[in-house]
Amino acid sequence: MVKAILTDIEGTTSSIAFVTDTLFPYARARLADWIAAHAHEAAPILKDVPGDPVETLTRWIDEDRKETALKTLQGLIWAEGYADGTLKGHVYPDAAEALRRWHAEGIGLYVYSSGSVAAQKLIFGYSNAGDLTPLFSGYFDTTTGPKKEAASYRRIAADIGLPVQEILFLSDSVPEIEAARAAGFKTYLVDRETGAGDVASFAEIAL
Ligand SMILES: CSCCC(=O)C(=O)COP(=O)(O)O
Ligand SMILES: [Mg+2]
Repeated sequence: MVKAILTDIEGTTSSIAFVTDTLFPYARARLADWIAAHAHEAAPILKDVPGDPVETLTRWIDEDRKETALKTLQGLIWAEGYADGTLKGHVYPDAAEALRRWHAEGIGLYVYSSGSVAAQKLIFGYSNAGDLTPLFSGYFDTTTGPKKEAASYRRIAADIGLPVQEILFLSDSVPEIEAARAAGFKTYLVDRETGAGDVASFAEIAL
Protein backbone atom coordinates (compact mmCIF):
# COMPACT_ATOMS: atom_id res chain seq x y z
CA MET A 1 0.00 0.00 0.00
CA VAL A 2 1.47 3.36 -1.07
CA LYS A 3 1.14 5.96 1.70
CA ALA A 4 3.58 8.55 0.34
CA ILE A 5 5.01 9.57 -3.01
CA LEU A 6 8.47 11.07 -3.44
CA THR A 7 9.06 12.74 -6.79
CA ASP A 8 11.99 13.99 -8.80
CA ILE A 9 11.50 17.26 -10.70
CA GLU A 10 13.58 17.61 -13.89
CA GLY A 11 12.27 15.14 -16.50
CA THR A 12 9.57 13.86 -14.13
CA THR A 13 7.14 16.58 -12.98
CA SER A 14 8.77 19.17 -15.22
CA SER A 15 10.45 19.36 -18.60
CA ILE A 16 14.19 18.93 -18.98
CA ALA A 17 14.15 21.81 -21.49
CA PHE A 18 12.77 24.25 -18.90
CA VAL A 19 15.66 23.45 -16.57
CA THR A 20 18.46 23.35 -19.15
CA ASP A 21 17.27 26.02 -21.61
CA THR A 22 15.59 28.50 -19.24
CA LEU A 23 16.70 28.07 -15.60
CA PHE A 24 20.39 27.26 -16.13
CA PRO A 25 21.04 30.10 -18.65
CA TYR A 26 19.13 32.54 -16.41
CA ALA A 27 21.47 31.80 -13.47
CA ARG A 28 24.59 31.59 -15.67
CA ALA A 29 24.00 35.08 -17.10
CA ARG A 30 23.50 36.63 -13.64
CA LEU A 31 26.06 34.73 -11.57
CA ALA A 32 28.87 37.31 -11.52
CA ASP A 33 26.59 40.29 -10.86
CA TRP A 34 24.62 38.43 -8.19
CA ILE A 35 27.77 37.44 -6.27
CA ALA A 36 29.12 40.99 -6.50
CA ALA A 37 25.86 42.46 -5.23
CA HIS A 38 25.36 39.88 -2.43
CA ALA A 39 28.93 39.38 -1.17
CA HIS A 40 27.87 38.83 2.45
CA GLU A 41 25.18 36.27 1.58
CA ALA A 42 27.42 34.54 -0.98
CA ALA A 43 30.50 34.18 1.26
CA PRO A 44 29.45 31.06 3.28
CA ILE A 45 28.27 29.34 0.08
CA LEU A 46 31.45 30.16 -1.87
CA LYS A 47 33.71 28.58 0.77
CA ASP A 48 32.89 25.23 -0.89
CA VAL A 49 33.81 26.48 -4.39
CA PRO A 50 37.47 26.02 -5.40
CA GLY A 51 39.43 28.50 -7.55
CA ASP A 52 37.83 31.60 -9.07
CA PRO A 53 34.20 31.22 -7.95
CA VAL A 54 32.53 32.66 -11.06
CA GLU A 55 34.73 30.59 -13.38
CA THR A 56 34.17 27.40 -11.37
CA LEU A 57 30.43 27.90 -10.98
CA THR A 58 30.01 28.70 -14.68
CA ARG A 59 31.86 25.49 -15.58
CA TRP A 60 29.73 23.53 -13.10
CA ILE A 61 26.56 24.88 -14.74
CA ASP A 62 27.86 23.86 -18.18
CA GLU A 63 28.71 20.38 -16.85
CA ASP A 64 25.32 20.08 -15.05
CA ARG A 65 27.14 19.35 -11.80
CA LYS A 66 24.89 18.71 -8.79
CA GLU A 67 27.14 20.53 -6.30
CA THR A 68 25.23 21.81 -3.27
CA ALA A 69 26.94 25.23 -3.40
CA LEU A 70 25.93 25.74 -7.05
CA LYS A 71 22.39 24.55 -6.39
CA THR A 72 22.05 26.91 -3.40
CA LEU A 73 23.23 29.88 -5.48
CA GLN A 74 21.02 28.98 -8.44
CA GLY A 75 18.00 28.93 -6.14
CA LEU A 76 18.82 32.39 -4.79
CA ILE A 77 19.26 33.81 -8.30
CA TRP A 78 16.11 32.17 -9.68
CA ALA A 79 14.10 33.66 -6.78
CA GLU A 80 14.47 37.09 -8.36
CA GLY A 81 13.25 35.84 -11.75
CA TYR A 82 10.22 34.13 -10.29
CA ALA A 83 9.36 37.15 -8.15
CA ASP A 84 9.47 39.62 -11.07
CA GLY A 85 7.56 37.27 -13.42
CA THR A 86 10.46 36.52 -15.80
CA LEU A 87 10.36 32.86 -14.75
CA LYS A 88 7.27 30.64 -14.56
CA GLY A 89 7.84 27.09 -13.28
CA HIS A 90 7.03 24.35 -15.75
CA VAL A 91 4.92 21.45 -14.43
CA TYR A 92 3.34 18.95 -16.86
CA PRO A 93 -0.50 19.09 -16.73
CA ASP A 94 -0.69 15.34 -15.98
CA ALA A 95 1.71 15.81 -13.05
CA ALA A 96 -0.25 18.74 -11.59
CA GLU A 97 -3.52 16.83 -11.96
CA ALA A 98 -2.16 13.65 -10.32
CA LEU A 99 -0.48 15.54 -7.49
CA ARG A 100 -3.77 17.30 -6.69
CA ARG A 101 -5.69 13.99 -6.83
CA TRP A 102 -3.20 12.09 -4.65
CA HIS A 103 -3.17 14.91 -2.10
CA ALA A 104 -6.98 14.85 -1.97
CA GLU A 105 -6.78 11.07 -1.39
CA GLY A 106 -4.56 11.64 1.65
CA ILE A 107 -1.28 10.44 0.17
CA GLY A 108 1.74 12.32 1.50
CA LEU A 109 3.65 14.09 -1.23
CA TYR A 110 7.38 14.84 -1.09
CA VAL A 111 10.01 16.18 -3.48
CA TYR A 112 13.58 14.95 -3.93
CA SER A 113 15.60 16.98 -6.41
CA SER A 114 19.20 18.06 -6.90
CA GLY A 115 17.79 21.58 -7.04
CA SER A 116 17.86 23.21 -3.60
CA VAL A 117 14.78 23.06 -1.39
CA ALA A 118 14.33 26.81 -2.02
CA ALA A 119 14.46 26.19 -5.78
CA GLN A 120 11.94 23.35 -5.45
CA LYS A 121 9.49 25.60 -3.62
CA LEU A 122 9.92 28.23 -6.36
CA ILE A 123 9.24 25.96 -9.35
CA PHE A 124 6.08 24.59 -7.70
CA GLY A 125 5.08 27.87 -6.06
CA TYR A 126 5.27 29.91 -9.26
CA SER A 127 4.15 27.16 -11.62
CA ASN A 128 2.09 27.30 -14.80
CA ALA A 129 -0.48 25.22 -12.85
CA GLY A 130 -0.64 27.72 -9.98
CA ASP A 131 0.82 27.44 -6.48
CA LEU A 132 1.30 23.71 -5.88
CA THR A 133 3.33 24.04 -2.67
CA PRO A 134 0.32 23.38 -0.36
CA LEU A 135 0.24 19.86 -1.80
CA PHE A 136 3.68 18.92 -0.46
CA SER A 137 4.53 17.76 3.04
CA GLY A 138 8.31 17.95 2.63
CA TYR A 139 11.27 18.64 0.36
CA PHE A 140 14.68 16.96 0.09
CA ASP A 141 17.79 18.04 -1.79
CA THR A 142 21.49 17.13 -2.00
CA THR A 143 21.98 18.09 1.65
CA THR A 144 20.25 14.76 2.42
CA GLY A 145 22.68 12.94 0.12
CA PRO A 146 23.29 12.17 -3.57
CA LYS A 147 20.27 10.91 -5.52
CA LYS A 148 22.16 7.88 -6.85
CA GLU A 149 22.91 6.44 -3.38
CA ALA A 150 20.53 4.08 -1.57
CA ALA A 151 21.47 5.56 1.81
CA SER A 152 19.85 8.89 0.79
CA TYR A 153 16.49 7.16 0.30
CA ARG A 154 16.76 5.39 3.66
CA ARG A 155 17.38 8.77 5.31
CA ILE A 156 14.35 10.24 3.52
CA ALA A 157 12.10 7.36 4.61
CA ALA A 158 13.26 7.83 8.21
CA ASP A 159 12.51 11.55 7.96
CA ILE A 160 9.07 10.93 6.45
CA GLY A 161 8.42 8.33 9.16
CA LEU A 162 7.15 5.51 6.94
CA PRO A 163 8.54 2.06 6.07
CA VAL A 164 10.40 2.18 2.71
CA GLN A 165 7.96 -0.23 1.07
CA GLU A 166 5.11 2.25 1.61
CA ILE A 167 6.84 5.03 -0.35
CA LEU A 168 6.73 5.31 -4.14
CA PHE A 169 9.59 7.13 -5.86
CA LEU A 170 9.10 8.68 -9.31
CA SER A 171 12.05 9.66 -11.51
CA ASP A 172 13.26 9.78 -15.11
CA SER A 173 16.74 8.65 -14.03
CA VAL A 174 17.61 4.94 -14.08
CA PRO A 175 20.46 5.27 -11.52
CA GLU A 176 18.11 7.14 -9.15
CA ILE A 177 15.42 4.48 -9.56
CA GLU A 178 17.99 1.72 -8.93
CA ALA A 179 19.19 3.46 -5.75
CA ALA A 180 15.64 3.89 -4.44
CA ARG A 181 14.81 0.24 -5.25
CA ALA A 182 17.98 -0.89 -3.48
CA ALA A 183 16.71 0.98 -0.41
CA GLY A 184 13.38 -0.88 -0.68
CA PHE A 185 11.18 1.87 -2.18
CA LYS A 186 8.50 1.13 -4.75
CA THR A 187 9.45 2.90 -7.97
CA TYR A 188 8.16 4.01 -11.35
CA LEU A 189 10.62 5.06 -14.05
CA VAL A 190 8.97 7.98 -15.86
CA ASP A 191 10.12 8.26 -19.48
CA ARG A 192 8.26 11.05 -21.23
CA GLU A 193 10.46 10.93 -24.34
CA THR A 194 10.80 7.36 -25.62
CA GLY A 195 8.19 5.40 -23.68
CA ALA A 196 10.92 3.04 -22.46
CA GLY A 197 10.08 3.58 -18.78
CA ASP A 198 7.36 2.09 -16.59
CA VAL A 199 5.07 5.01 -17.47
CA ALA A 200 5.16 7.92 -19.94
CA SER A 201 3.12 10.28 -17.77
CA PHE A 202 1.63 10.56 -14.28
CA ALA A 203 -1.79 9.68 -15.75
CA GLU A 204 -0.56 6.07 -16.15
CA ILE A 205 0.52 5.65 -12.54
CA ALA A 206 -1.63 3.11 -10.68
CA LEU A 207 -1.19 3.06 -6.91
C1 LIG B 1 14.29 22.66 -8.57
S1 LIG B 1 14.23 23.02 -10.26
C2 LIG B 1 15.90 22.91 -10.80
C3 LIG B 1 16.36 21.51 -10.81
C4 LIG B 1 17.86 21.42 -10.86
O1 LIG B 1 18.57 22.35 -10.55
C5 LIG B 1 18.43 20.18 -11.23
O2 LIG B 1 19.65 20.03 -11.22
C6 LIG B 1 17.56 19.05 -11.63
O3 LIG B 1 17.71 18.02 -10.77
P1 LIG B 1 16.59 16.86 -10.61
O4 LIG B 1 17.13 16.11 -9.44
O5 LIG B 1 15.27 17.50 -10.35
O6 LIG B 1 16.60 16.01 -11.84
MG1 LIG C 1 15.26 14.01 -13.14
